Amino acid sequence: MIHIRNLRKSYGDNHVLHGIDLDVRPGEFLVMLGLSGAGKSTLLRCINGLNRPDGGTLEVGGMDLMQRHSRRELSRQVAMVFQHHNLVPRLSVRKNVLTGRLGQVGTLASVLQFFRQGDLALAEQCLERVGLAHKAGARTEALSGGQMQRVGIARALAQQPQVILADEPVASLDPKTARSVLQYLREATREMGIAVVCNLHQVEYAREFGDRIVGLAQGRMVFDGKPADLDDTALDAIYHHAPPGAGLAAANAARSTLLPGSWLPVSVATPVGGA
Ligand SMILES: Nc1ncnc2c1ncn2[C@@H]1O[C@H](COP(=O)(O)OP(=O)(O)OP(=O)(O)O)[C@@H](O)[C@H]1O
Repeated sequence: MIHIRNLRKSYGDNHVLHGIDLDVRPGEFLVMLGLSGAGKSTLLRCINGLNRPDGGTLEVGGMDLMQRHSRRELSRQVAMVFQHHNLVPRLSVRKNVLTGRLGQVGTLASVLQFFRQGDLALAEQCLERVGLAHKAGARTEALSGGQMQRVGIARALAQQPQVILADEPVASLDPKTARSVLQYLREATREMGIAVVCNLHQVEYAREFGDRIVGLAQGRMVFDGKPADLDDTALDAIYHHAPPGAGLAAANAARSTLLPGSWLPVSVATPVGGA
């Protein structure tokens, strides 16, 4: 589904990704962990075609992303779930989900926002999958944060993509709501055979929901394994290196993601590069 070899990306002199190798299978829920600045979002932006890698190979659903493609072509392969869901508040829930179909309908239909019966039925099904079919006609701004995030998931499902990329999708939700959102995302994608790459800052959610966990540190993959293998050594490898200048903020962010009473990396607890 996703095949990445020796992927490299720099912003000017800032070498962010240093040769990433990664394969993700259909239906696999992969959680990516790493300190702030490790390169997680940059990798997602390469996979969804927003960032152009400097080198390596990158293939999604048979499409070579080292070549240029239109947004429409890409939207058939890859959907995004954002931290702040990016919905249109004044539109109904149904219309927000239908925007996920805009890449699949013709240009004129897209401009006029004309949807076929099949698109409407698909939108209802996607809302059912996230437990929100009863809210289809509601104005989106009347929903809670967790419900809005579930609408964001339904919109991504409506794209019928091969891959869903989720960039910190539960960062602004309370723990109970966050778990419910991750549960919906995992179940729906597993049943539909969609590969998910989900960036998280919470180690406990990674353990609970990930089929597999990948750890990035300073643009390198330092861990790739099952949640049960994410031991102190692995966490040390992922969270040992605070990026230059990140200082205490990064150290505390890393510490706050750990389970109470579990591993605490000494080097992360120490200010790095000045706070
Ligand atoms: N558009 C950009 N232009 C220049 N530098 C960028 C850009 N986007 C990211 N960077 C830099 O790339 C590095 C990695 O950033 P990235 O956002 O990928 O990290 P991250 O692991 O996703 O962090 P976070 O967990 O805080 O979202 C950082 O040094 C960042 O400043």
